[in-house]
Amino acid sequence: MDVFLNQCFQIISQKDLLKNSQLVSLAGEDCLEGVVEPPARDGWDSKLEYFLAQVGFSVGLGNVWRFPYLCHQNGGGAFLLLYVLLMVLVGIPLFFLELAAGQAIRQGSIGVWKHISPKLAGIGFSSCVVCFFVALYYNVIISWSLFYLGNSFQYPLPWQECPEHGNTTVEECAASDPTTYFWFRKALDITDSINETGEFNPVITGCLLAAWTIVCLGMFKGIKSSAKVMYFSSVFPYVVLLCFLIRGLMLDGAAEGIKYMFYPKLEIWGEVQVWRQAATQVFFALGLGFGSVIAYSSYNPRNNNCHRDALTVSTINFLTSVLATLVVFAVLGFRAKDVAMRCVTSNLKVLELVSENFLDRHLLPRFNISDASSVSLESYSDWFKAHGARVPGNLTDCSLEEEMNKGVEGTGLAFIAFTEAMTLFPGSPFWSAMFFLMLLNLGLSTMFGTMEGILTPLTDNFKVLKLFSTVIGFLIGLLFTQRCGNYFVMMFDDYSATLPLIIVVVFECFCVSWLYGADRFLDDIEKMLHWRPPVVYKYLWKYVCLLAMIGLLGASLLRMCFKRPTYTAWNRATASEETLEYPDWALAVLAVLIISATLPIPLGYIHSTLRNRTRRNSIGSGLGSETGGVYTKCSTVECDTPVAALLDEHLERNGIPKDSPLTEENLQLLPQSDGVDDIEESTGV
Ligand SMILES: O=C(O)[C@@H]1CCCCN1
Ligand code: NA
Repeated sequence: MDVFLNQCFQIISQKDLLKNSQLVSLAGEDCLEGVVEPPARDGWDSKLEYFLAQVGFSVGLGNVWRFPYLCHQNGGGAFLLLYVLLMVLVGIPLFFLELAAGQAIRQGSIGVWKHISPKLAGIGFSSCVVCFFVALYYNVIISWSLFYLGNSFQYPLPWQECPEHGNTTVEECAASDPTTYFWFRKALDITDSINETGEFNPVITGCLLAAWTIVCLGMFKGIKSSAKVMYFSSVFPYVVLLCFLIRGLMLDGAAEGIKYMFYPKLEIWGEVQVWRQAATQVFFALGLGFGSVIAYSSYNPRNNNCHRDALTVSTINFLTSVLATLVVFAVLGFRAKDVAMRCVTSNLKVLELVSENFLDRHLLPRFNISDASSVSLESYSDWFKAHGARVPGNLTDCSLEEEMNKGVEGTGLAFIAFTEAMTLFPGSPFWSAMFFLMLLNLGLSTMFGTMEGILTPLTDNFKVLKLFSTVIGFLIGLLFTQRCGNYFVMMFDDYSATLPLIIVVVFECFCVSWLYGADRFLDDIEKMLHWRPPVVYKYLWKYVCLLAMIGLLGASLLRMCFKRPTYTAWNRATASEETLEYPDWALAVLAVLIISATLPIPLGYIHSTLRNRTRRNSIGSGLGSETGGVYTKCSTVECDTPVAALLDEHLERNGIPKDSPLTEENLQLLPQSDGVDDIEESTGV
């Protein structure tokens, strides 16, 4: 360290003779950034505010509609265990890493990585791109929630019965069911495939405009205003979830639903795809790699206990997922039981007819088939298993599980299955309004986080207008409000936030634990918190997380190469869903998505290397040594007095107040040096 300080000192004093700004940037950002205290910025008004914001960001729509579905598809209780394991081994350590990095360096994602080494700035840009992609489609889901919320204030609810056309029921609705019909035809007016764009859907476009307006207003004054909104929007979802849980547990079928869900299928532990999905969900749920966690924690006081935050936020996140899963399965169990009981009733009617001239009396059930309401689902299925197939009349088994398996994925879960279940509640408009208001709040608090993940690093580095970014977000968002928009939402959800996210996190973890050094990072945290986090984090970062993520990356890449990506489309003619392959152009879009989110990493590296090389050539051998390595740099805490004092003096002499942030603009104020300008011009830097 001393050697390095000396180097910095030397360079600066040497160049001080040369006077001015370029000297400062030429002496290597490496020295400079360690020396000058990070710019002063406003912080959270209270710890509670920060905490709610962090929880609000991480707990999102994913907890309600992704987690329950994954859990249900991948082995129920066994998936929960796997999830907890991955969260403890990979999720929490990386979450802690991001929290600590943001808090120590006090900048957004770009600044944080640039601070560690200018060559790594690309990681921050990648985070921003991922955040941007997620913000784009997330807000579309919010606009759907707004649409449903707006339609909830009527009785009966518009998705309760099929609309009549003249005297006949609309065919598409009769062939499916009212909620499915409402979703695909009334809300989305969806096209048959991603190839037919269809025209704009005006209502949804209006809702999207409303959603972006709300987001823009909510974050108008940065974290100050969104934090106030957060008091409501982070807490309200819990109130609703608890109400739904209590209501749900009282429903007939809830117990079956929950039992079905938690029944552990341990064999799934051997499937790579299940591990992949669990790990991806851990990343997505905690918001790792988005840069938002870093952005939020960068507004913290330096002595904030970010280790405890990491533990509490991720635990709350997990418990919320479990809570949401309980609610979803209680309600779906109720819906499935309702369907199954109706099936039993109609089957018993058939059986009654058949039994009149049916000889084989002993095949008939013991229970009273003429009174369906007295027959339980279990006794019916027991009887069906034993004799059902030998009785004429094509009876069905009325399986509850089969019903549970239908339509519980993604948008289908929230907007079809759950919506349908709620129509069966007494006072259905109230419950559905509550539900969509909850989705809205879950989504909004997360949106604030993602926007902060984009804006904090950019405003630290460049000045961009908030309004501008919302307008861009809305304009690109129009892609999703065409009639085929739902297919794009699915595409973004499946691909933009998975692979790039993993790549970003792999680099983050590698850079901190190997390039910067896990020990050194722990030293920094110790200086900041005044106690040293357990050394186990070092091994988790260096080996466990990194290997786990490289494995995950491999699994995801292999899957992408060997399985042609598909999506679920709605076929109007058959009034049913079908799985289609993406056309070639859509695959190209998909590739562009993934590449544009990951490309900043190598580009940033190349850019910085080229710049260093130019500099080295122009300054001569003296500077080469410390800009040449991946980096050698003072950490914020370590680099203090001598060089800092010198710089301050230098700044003051040039009329810049000591504590003013060292932005590009400020540097421009300094007198220009001729020689350097020429070099920079001639090399195009
Ligand atoms: O699970 C979710 O819905 C969010 C998405 C954005 C990052 C944090 N988690
Ligand atoms: Na949220």
